[in-house]
This record gives sequence, structure tokens and C-alpha cells, in this order.
Amino acid sequence: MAFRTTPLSRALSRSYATLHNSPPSGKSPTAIVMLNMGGPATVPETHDFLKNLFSDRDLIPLPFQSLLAPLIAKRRTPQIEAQYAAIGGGSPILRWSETQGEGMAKLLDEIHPETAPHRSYVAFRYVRPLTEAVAKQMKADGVKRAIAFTQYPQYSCSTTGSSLNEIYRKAGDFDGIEWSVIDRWGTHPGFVEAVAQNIEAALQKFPEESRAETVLLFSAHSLPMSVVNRGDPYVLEVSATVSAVMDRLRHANPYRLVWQSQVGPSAWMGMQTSDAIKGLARLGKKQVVLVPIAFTSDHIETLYELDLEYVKEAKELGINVHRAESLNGSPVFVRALADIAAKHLKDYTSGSGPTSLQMGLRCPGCTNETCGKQKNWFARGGRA
Ligand SMILES: C=CC1=C(C)c2cc3[nH]c(cc4nc(cc5[nH]c(cc1n2)c(C)c5CCC(=O)O)C(CCC(=O)O)=C4C)c(C)c3C=C
Ligand code: FES
Ligand SMILES: [Fe+2]
Repeated sequence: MAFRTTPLSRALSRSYATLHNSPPSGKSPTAIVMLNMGGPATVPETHDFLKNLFSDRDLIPLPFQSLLAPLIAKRRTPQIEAQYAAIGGGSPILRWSETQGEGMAKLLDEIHPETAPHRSYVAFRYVRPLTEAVAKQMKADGVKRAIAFTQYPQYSCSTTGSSLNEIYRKAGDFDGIEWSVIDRWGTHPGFVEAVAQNIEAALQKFPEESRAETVLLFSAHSLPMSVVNRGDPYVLEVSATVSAVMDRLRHANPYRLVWQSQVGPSAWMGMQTSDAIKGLARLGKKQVVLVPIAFTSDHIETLYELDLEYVKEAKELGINVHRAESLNGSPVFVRALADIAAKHLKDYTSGSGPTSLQMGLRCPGCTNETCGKQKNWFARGGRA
């Protein structure tokens, strides 16, 4: 698929600054900063992506992190490089994030003109564009007001929490900018609608007479049990998304929520997606729709793990599987992003605080001091 290789590599080889090179003019723009982990846009960027990921103490606290992270990254690189090569030469996440962000900003100018012009910025945690570069660009664009808008629908301290901690650590780079945060939106009706429409499209691929017997297998990236057991809200919030999507689909199919992509030997949230597929085959199920539910664009876990590994495995076991498309360029989803941001801006203007009440509560088992400092800093609008 050509779009995953040449245009993407070309887009990346332009400097990030050239994507946002209009001089500051007239009214200062309202910045919407789309937070996500990112993925290597080209195969050779895989090593640095993994090195940054394994160096993130908010995601994986390791003993002797600065020594161990490069070693683990180096050992893991060939396997992960092969997976990115197999999906067309890199991750499409930057392209999709820009498409989603630009579409959202355009809609926001129409539906919330009071804070126009709106400008979207992508800030990734492990690959370019990294937080420092985004801060530089925002200052050059004359930004005074910014929203940190997580692109993970459901909150986990290992994902959204890590991105917010990174902005807090780089607070000096954002000096003079007033912040507020959209920290979770896993049951927003527009998001639920966009997911439901993609499930309905996948169901259409099965014969009408047996469609209702098709099992919907919602699959989310798993979480180590150590994270679940310190009180991380992600498992609850992914479950709430699944429940809302099933309500919208009027419970017309049986379903389960299962967990994929665990890494390393420790205990992770289950049941694992691949075991669930085997179990359904053992129980004689013949039709399954796989639904990625915790990420809004394609990545190796959809394009490699689900499409190349699990679909193949299921077919060998006699199950006919279709995957619901990721949200990617869904116009329903882009409108949902604009609605979420518009509501946030309205609430903020009418005096609600910069962060949600839920964001203010640390996990009961949290021992990471940065979490507390970060929450206080955002609650003061990003001021010292
Ligand atoms: C909502 C999604 C995600 C959660 C929650 C999450 C938690 C989490 N992940 C790791 C370790 C790794 N994750 C890796 C890749 C990766 N993770 C997500 C999403 C979530 N992770 C995505 C979308 C990706 C892939 C990016 C892509 O382009 O496809 C990796 C690297 C790949 C590998 O080596 O297998 C690791 C490692 C932990 C430890 C964790 C919770 C604490
Ligand atoms: S780990 Fe959840 S608030 Fe610190
Ligand atoms: Fe992950």
C-alpha cells in the first residue's frame, strides 16, 4: 500500500517546522495538542522508537533504566523492524494524526468561532514530533492558549499519564502558555458511533442468515497486572467503551473484551486475544469480528498482530474473521474530536477548571511523584 511508504517518508523528511510555517498573524491561535505515543515512520527509526519507549519510567520502570533500556531496545529491534517492514515500511500514525487534527481544527473554526483560529499540533512520546520541537513551534506561532488533547480514548497512567508527565517536565519550554486538558473520552457518543459504524460494515461481510451468530471480539492493548493493581483506570474505561458500543448496536451480537500485545514474562491483564480465538474455535464458533478498541489509527497491533497473525490463525482453526477498520480518516470520528474539543472550550470559558475532577485523583497505589506534581501544575493552568 503506497501511502504507507513513499508519501509518509516524504512527509517526514520535510522538517516538522515546515508543516506549520505560517507566520504568527492577527489573533493568537488556540492550540490543540494531539498527544500520542507515535510509531516509527520508517523501518530504520524502529530502534530509536524502542529506546525511547523502554527509557520511559512512566511506562516501564526498570532497575538501572539508562543502562537496560538501550540493551533491551537493541535486542528487540530486529523482530519489531520485521513487523514494520511487513506492514508496508513503517507506522501510519503521523499521517493519520495530522489528518484527524487538521480536520478537527477546521470544524472547530466553524462550530466554536469564539476561540478561532484553531491549530492542531501532534506531540508524540517516542518519535518525532517530540514535545520539545512542538513547544518551539507553538512559541514561534505565537500560541498563548493550548489544550492537551489525549488521543487515547481511555485513560491509563502508562499512556496519557506519560504524555502529560512529559509536558510537565518540559514546562519551561512552554513558558507563558495557558493549558487545559482533555484527558479521556471513551464513552463520547460520536466516538462510539464511529466505532459502531465500522463494526456494522464488518458484519455486512457475513451472510445475512448467520450474521447474528457472529461473535464481536473487542481487543485492547493489555496492561501489566502491577499497573492494574495500583488502581489504573484503563481496564474500567475500556470496558465502559465496549458497553456503550454494544448499547448503540442494541446488543445484536454476543461479545467479549480481550487483551493483546503483552510484552515480557510478568503477569498481564487477560484473557489474551489469541487464546480467545482458539477458545472460540474449540467451542465451535464460526464467525468473528475483531474490533480494535483502544487506539484510533492503524499500527502494528492491527496491521500485523490482528491482520497477519490472528486472522491467519483463526482461518486455520476454521473461523471466518473480519476486522473492523481502525478509525483512521473516519469523518464521523473527526467530527467527534471537534465536538469533544468544542465542549471543553465552552466549559472552560464558562468557568469549569482546566482539568477534569477524575484527572485530579492519583491511583491509590501511585508512588510516582511526577504524577502528583503534574496534576497540580495542570490544575493551575500550567503556571509555575
Ligand atoms: C492504549 C494503548 C496502549 C497501552 C495501554 C499500552 C501500555 C503498555 N505498553 C507497553 C509496552 C510496549 N508497547 C509497545 C507498543 C505499542 N503500545 C501501544 C499501545 C498501548 N500500550 C501501541 C499502539 C504500540 C505499537 C505502536 C505501533 O506502531 O504499532 C511496545 C513496542 C513493541 C514491542 O516491543 O512489542 C512495548 C514494549 C507497556 C509496558 C504498557 C503498560 C505499562
Ligand atoms: S500511576 Fe496513576 S497517578 Fe501515578
Ligand atoms: Fe504498548
